[in-house]
Amino acid sequence: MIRIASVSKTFRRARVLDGIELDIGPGERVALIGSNGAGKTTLVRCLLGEYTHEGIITIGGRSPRNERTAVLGTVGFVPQLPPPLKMPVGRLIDFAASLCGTPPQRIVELAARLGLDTAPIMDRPFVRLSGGMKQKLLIAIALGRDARVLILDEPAANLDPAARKVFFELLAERVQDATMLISSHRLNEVSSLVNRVIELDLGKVVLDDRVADDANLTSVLDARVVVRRADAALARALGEWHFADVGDVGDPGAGQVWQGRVAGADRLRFLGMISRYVGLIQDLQLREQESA
Ligand SMILES: Nc1ncnc2c1ncn2[C@@H]1O[C@H](COP(=O)(O)OP(=O)(O)OP(=O)(O)O)[C@@H](O)[C@H]1O
Repeated sequence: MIRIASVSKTFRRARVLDGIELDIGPGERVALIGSNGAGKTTLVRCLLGEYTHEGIITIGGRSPRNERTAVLGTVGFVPQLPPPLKMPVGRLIDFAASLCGTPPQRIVELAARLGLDTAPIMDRPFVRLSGGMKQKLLIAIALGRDARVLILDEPAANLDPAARKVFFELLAERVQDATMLISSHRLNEVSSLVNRVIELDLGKVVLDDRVADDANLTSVLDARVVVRRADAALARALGEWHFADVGDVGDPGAGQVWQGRVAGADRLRFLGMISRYVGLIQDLQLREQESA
């Protein structure tokens, strides 16, 4: 569905994406994670045909750069920063609806579910809405159509807790029919929704982990973590997961072993926590417990 082959992007002399290789198939729901400046938004913008780049990107077999209108017709998109559109809300809804061949009422209803009543703001320029109102409207536009691909860049960043909850319910309703790429700093929040986690660091893919949808969610995993050297913050974090320090690997100084259990449903959240200490981890094993 989404193919990214040898993609690099350089701004002036800074290499922001560095040889990215990814194939995202139909039905995959990807959390794109990484620290500030890792390259997530740049990758998303390349996917939407906004930037030139080295390498090849296709969505549904077509290049977003060369066939932008055709590709964007199949993609629902929420940007990290809302565009500074002066268009009144009512016209924006009508315009977006006509572009995607969807009834404007569908967008209005989705906005209402997210807690945005559009009736009193139909004449207000989009740019004058609050950050949260803009994001709700952009989400309603992205989800108010039958897009087979959803690309969402920090979509819940400006939402209040109630809207955040509804937003994830709306996405859950689409899991059967859409391939999703969700860039997020909060792996916890998206972990129940996604079945693959891709982490970028300095423009490279440093983690690409697939999780089976149903079976793994009810399983329990035996986990063994070998830590290079003692670290108070990591020890605290592992303690919060009820891991126990079971001693040295063997030779003194060769590493310290921690053991614990992780519920299948929490696997991504656990990996998200561990990835913050990647420099300290010598070995990591997660093994599904044999069923009785
Ligand atoms: N238009 C641009 N011109 C020059 N440098 C840019 C441009 N856009 C992004 N960068 C640089 O590219 C790097 C990656 O930025 P990007 O916005 O893709 O990161 P990100 O992973 O989305 O970060 P965040 O989590 O903070 O949103 C950063 O160092 C940033 O300064």
